[in-house]
Amino acid sequence: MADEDNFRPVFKYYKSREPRPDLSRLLRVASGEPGVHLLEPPTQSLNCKDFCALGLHPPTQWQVFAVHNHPGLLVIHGAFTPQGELFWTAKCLTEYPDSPNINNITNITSGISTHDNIPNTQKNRGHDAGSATEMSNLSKNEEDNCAHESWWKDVVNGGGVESSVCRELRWSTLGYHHNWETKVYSEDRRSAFPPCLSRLSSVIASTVATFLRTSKLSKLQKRQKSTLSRSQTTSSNNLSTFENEQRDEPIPNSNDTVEDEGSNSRQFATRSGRKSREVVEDGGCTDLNCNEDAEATYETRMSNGNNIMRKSYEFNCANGMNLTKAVMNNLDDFGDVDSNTSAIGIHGLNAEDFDEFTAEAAIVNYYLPGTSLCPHTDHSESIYTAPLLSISLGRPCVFLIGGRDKSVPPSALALRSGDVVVMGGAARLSYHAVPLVCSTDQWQQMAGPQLPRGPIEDLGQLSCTSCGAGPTWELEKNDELIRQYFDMYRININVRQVGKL
Ligand SMILES: O=C(O)CCC(=O)C(=O)O
Ligand SMILES: [Fe+2]
Repeated sequence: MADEDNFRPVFKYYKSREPRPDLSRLLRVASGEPGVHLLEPPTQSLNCKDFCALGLHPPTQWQVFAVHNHPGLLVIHGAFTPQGELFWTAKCLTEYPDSPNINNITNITSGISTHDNIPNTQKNRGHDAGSATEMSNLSKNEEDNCAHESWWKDVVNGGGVESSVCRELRWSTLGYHHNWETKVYSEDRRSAFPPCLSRLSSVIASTVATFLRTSKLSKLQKRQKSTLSRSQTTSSNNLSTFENEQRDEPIPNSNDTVEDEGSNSRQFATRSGRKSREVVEDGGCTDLNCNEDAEATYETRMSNGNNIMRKSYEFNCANGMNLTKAVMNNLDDFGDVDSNTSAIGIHGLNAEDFDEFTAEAAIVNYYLPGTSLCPHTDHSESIYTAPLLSISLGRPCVFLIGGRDKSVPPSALALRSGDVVVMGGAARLSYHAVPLVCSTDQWQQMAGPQLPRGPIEDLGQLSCTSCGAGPTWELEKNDELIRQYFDMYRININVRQVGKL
């Protein structure tokens, strides 16, 4: 049933303190794990310097995973160097909470005219605030209306990472400032987006584009190979090579074809040896999990006697999102298929949308262990073809992602520091949530052999050994405090392209 909430019970399960959730069965985003598919890395060499200066490994070391049953969802692992993770943590602590950005404590927004219209309800957005004491601290601070010149300085001078000032910070908005109440962006609530984070976002997005192109290329090569071997054994006929490749598949009967034109009847695209896909004339893909060969999702092949007709559909892929342009312009970007023929999740991801990605708004989320972020979708932006980029730093967490409505039971992923979640294509508008930020013992429980690395012990070499570039950030006295924050809390940098308002 579409109105049944199958998301919240899972959210509650992972959020529960008593009994504690079993974390051993989380979906681990690691090579060889079930439920994820590692994309082929690009072969072309990219300029190492661009990456190292941002605290990133060169893309040959990135692992980009598609997640089964979530077309359009990618998780990048291994993009950040350990020092890069600390570099961006430092940015989130020492720069991003402060003016002209808006945070939940001060709401002081020099340069933004409408800073007084942020009601109390926005203080914690979907974050579970924890104790009532914490809530009243927030209100008190708002009444004080005192401009923090630097939130981090207050932390350094005011008792460190366990202090109440440190624990109060829950979010900060950069660029376009999301209005939690109205859920709209507006030009008069906008400040400059940090150039360094903008650059990081563009580099991540355009690197994903190269992975998508590599995936597409390898799919084409596989297709060409199989076409070649088939055409060597098939007698010639007047179908095109592509049709030739598909000739041996069952074709719906001719009556369906005729009735289909201009009607609302349902058509079935059936591919031999694969599950059938129901395609609806008005563009609705009815399979919420969308876990099969994507070609069958947007085309039906119909016979009207001697000829085969191909009909393309614009469809709302998994979970109802309208992907029309991305889908129709990029048919070949669709699913590489693993050995079980379940489509991996690059459906509807368009390399150009990643190349053109422009960071215009970001929410930096600061999580204490045991806090959570409620199920939601991010839909305030004007364009949905641009992906959401979501960078995890510090403590690991459980990340839930479902479908376009809450009837879809979510998958539960273990996210680690440095992981980047990319929500594009059909996953762009999927419900998601963070029910649990892990404590150290929970981390042990979910880590297992495939998820190494807890706290960063060894920063190693600050600059890259081949190009010499490294973060401009240098270890300073209070860096120990940054590292403590990193070990104790979780930060999420959630970057969006807003588009034309
Ligand atoms: O913390 C996360 O991983 C997700 C944050 C998020 O979904 C949001 O800020 O909208
Ligand atoms: Fe979100």
